[in-house]
Amino acid sequence: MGNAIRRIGVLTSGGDAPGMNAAIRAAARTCFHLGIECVGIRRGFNGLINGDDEVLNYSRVSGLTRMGGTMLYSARSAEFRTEAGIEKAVNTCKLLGLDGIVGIGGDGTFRGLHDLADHGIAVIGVPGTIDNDIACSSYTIGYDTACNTAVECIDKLQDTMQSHERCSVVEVMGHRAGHLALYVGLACGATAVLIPEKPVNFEEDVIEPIRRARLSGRTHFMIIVAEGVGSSYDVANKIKEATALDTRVTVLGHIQRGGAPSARDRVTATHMGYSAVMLLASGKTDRVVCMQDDKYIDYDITEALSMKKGLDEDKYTVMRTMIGQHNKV
Ligand SMILES: Nc1ncnc2c1ncn2[C@@H]1O[C@H](COP(=O)(O)OP(=O)(O)O)[C@@H](O)[C@H]1O
Ligand SMILES: O=P(O)(O)OC[C@H]1O[C@](O)(COP(=O)(O)O)[C@@H](O)[C@@H]1O
Ligand SMILES: [Mg+2]
Repeated sequence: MGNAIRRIGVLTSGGDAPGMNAAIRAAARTCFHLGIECVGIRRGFNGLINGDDEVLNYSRVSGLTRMGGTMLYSARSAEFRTEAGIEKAVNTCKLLGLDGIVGIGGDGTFRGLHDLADHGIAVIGVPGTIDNDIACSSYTIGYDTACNTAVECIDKLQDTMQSHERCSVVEVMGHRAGHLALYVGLACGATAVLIPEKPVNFEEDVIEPIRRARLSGRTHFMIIVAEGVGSSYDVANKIKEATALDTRVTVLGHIQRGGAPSARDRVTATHMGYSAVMLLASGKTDRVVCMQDDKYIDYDITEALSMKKGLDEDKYTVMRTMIGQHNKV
């Protein structure tokens, strides 16, 4: 093991996620363990295009486990998606003598890594996104921390909504997926949760739950809207029209991406960073590290990207039961 691999590049790409730093540290420390040099590539794929790199030594990655954000910076690189951009990136890999790249990010990052693999660069992806929308992996780095952050914010909102007897409409991130919204909705005992995976019947799914809560004595309400559903302001206006409740919209936004990672994210990121380097060292390429049934495995990137992640239907059923809704099939 490890004969062919002398130097590995590590980058973070797409939306940042708490725990990315722990994954960088773990990849670097695993490299040191194997006698491999570790190079940080800054600013995602732009760093490969522009030769934006720094050698990661033992002390440079020290203390990173508990840090939010990514010390390598992240970016969404349009240039990398052009043939000229990828050629520049491949040339940088050759210039720096990189025998492999560990890319920490989401589905877009994995597509980019696969393009590099097509150009002969060994690559391994590590799922890091607060959206938890990577089909091959039951868990992505950052999700737990983002859920906890959202719940903490919503608990605070509940206090003021209670005092003023208002209806709060809170928009959470998740891109096109509702995993984050559903989990957060369950955790904070929402009155209703709207997610893109399920069609919304406004009267049945929002207004009736509010009425039932009101009839049981409640005078403030919490509606969670996944960003993929559409405008939370439209949702709030429709609630106001139908109920005359005083509504307030809060878009949680990028606060969900910040903060010190939870223990779960630190440990998952550490294990995934370790696995990624071990895979490269054993000669594997074009694969993504995944978690399934609490085990770390790996998938071919193309196969991984062709998989579709369904909603956790059990959680959806529990949520509907909690708000007194008949369960949809
Ligand atoms: N289809 C694609 N082919 C090649 N590279 C891609 C593709 N999609 C995204 N990328 C690269 O990966 C970067 C990150 O992807 P993005 O979708 O923004 O975030 P994430 O990886 O978190 O899903 C993009 O900025 C781009 O450089
Ligand atoms: O940071 P930006 O460019 O505003 O993007 C926001 C998007 O990034 C996310 O926060 C994370 O998505 P990715 O991890 O796939 O990049 C989404 O939830 C959100 O839709
Ligand atoms: Mg994505």
